[in-house]
Amino acid sequence: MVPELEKATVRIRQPERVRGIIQALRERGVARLQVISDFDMTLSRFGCNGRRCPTSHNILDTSRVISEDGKKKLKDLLHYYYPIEIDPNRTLEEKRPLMVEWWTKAHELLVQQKIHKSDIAQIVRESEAMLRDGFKEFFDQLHKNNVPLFIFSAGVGDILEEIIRQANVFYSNVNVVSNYMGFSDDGVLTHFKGPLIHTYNKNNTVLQGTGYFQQLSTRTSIILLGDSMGDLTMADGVPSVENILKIGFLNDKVEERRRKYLDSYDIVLESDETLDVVNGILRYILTQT
Ligand SMILES: Nc1ccn([C@@H]2O[C@H](COP(=O)(O)O)[C@@H](O)[C@H]2O)c(=O)n1
Ligand SMILES: [Mg+2]
Repeated sequence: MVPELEKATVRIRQPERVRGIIQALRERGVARLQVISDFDMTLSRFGCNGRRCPTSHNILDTSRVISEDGKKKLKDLLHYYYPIEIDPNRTLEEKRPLMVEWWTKAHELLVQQKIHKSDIAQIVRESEAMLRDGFKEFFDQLHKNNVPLFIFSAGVGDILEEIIRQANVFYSNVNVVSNYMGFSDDGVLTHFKGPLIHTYNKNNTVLQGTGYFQQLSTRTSIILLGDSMGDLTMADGVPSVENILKIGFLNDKVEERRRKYLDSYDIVLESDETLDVVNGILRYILTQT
């Protein structure tokens, strides 16, 4: 059905169930399909030449527009809060207030740096930002078939949009909801626009008033892509889901987190820096029967 599912990186707890969902997505047809995806470490790579690839926040945090003192403080925050974010032994209830703390402190530090809107394109060009291998086929397939792609990110919207733009795949079917920067009239960062989106509130509560999913009410077949347990709720605002396939990238602390990911995602991709499996499934679904 999908040869890419035989890759060594693929783990599936209930193969028969997964086959059934993929078949149903194909039978319902392209007109019913929408894709909902996280950005950092899902559409972007986790590993870059043996090191961690930057997230949209990291791109800004480590850029030349941030003072040495600012860089150190932002790095300290990352080292303190990231282990909490991915800790499989803490509940989401425990993590939520700590994530609000992290995002709030990081955004405050960034605002102190007087970043210019006009610097963003160059900051991204100079960064090590990398989309996953196969990204072009992924974006192209969705665009050619008029399948809406909703990118729901707790990263920095201005940065991730620029990454997609510079990769020449920011097509008309792509919509982004994320944390966007607010600038003064002379283009200096003054605040982040609300509501604050962090790893564990990616659900309908932060989409109020966007009307995004309501206008797509006929798109009842969903492919959801994420890398965190927080990404599992991204489709909660879709009015009537008929079939949903959840694909999770397990990038870090693989052994410790495998059980939870296998219990929550239909397909788990372990240390896989490509979109091969997603592209294979899309190719199969989008093939006219
Ligand atoms: N100051 C911060 C806050 C968060 N992160 C990372 O960003 C990722 C969230 O973005 P998604 O597109 O994945 O929703 C998440 O992986 C956090 O670890 C950061 O790097 N710096
Ligand atoms: Mg992510």
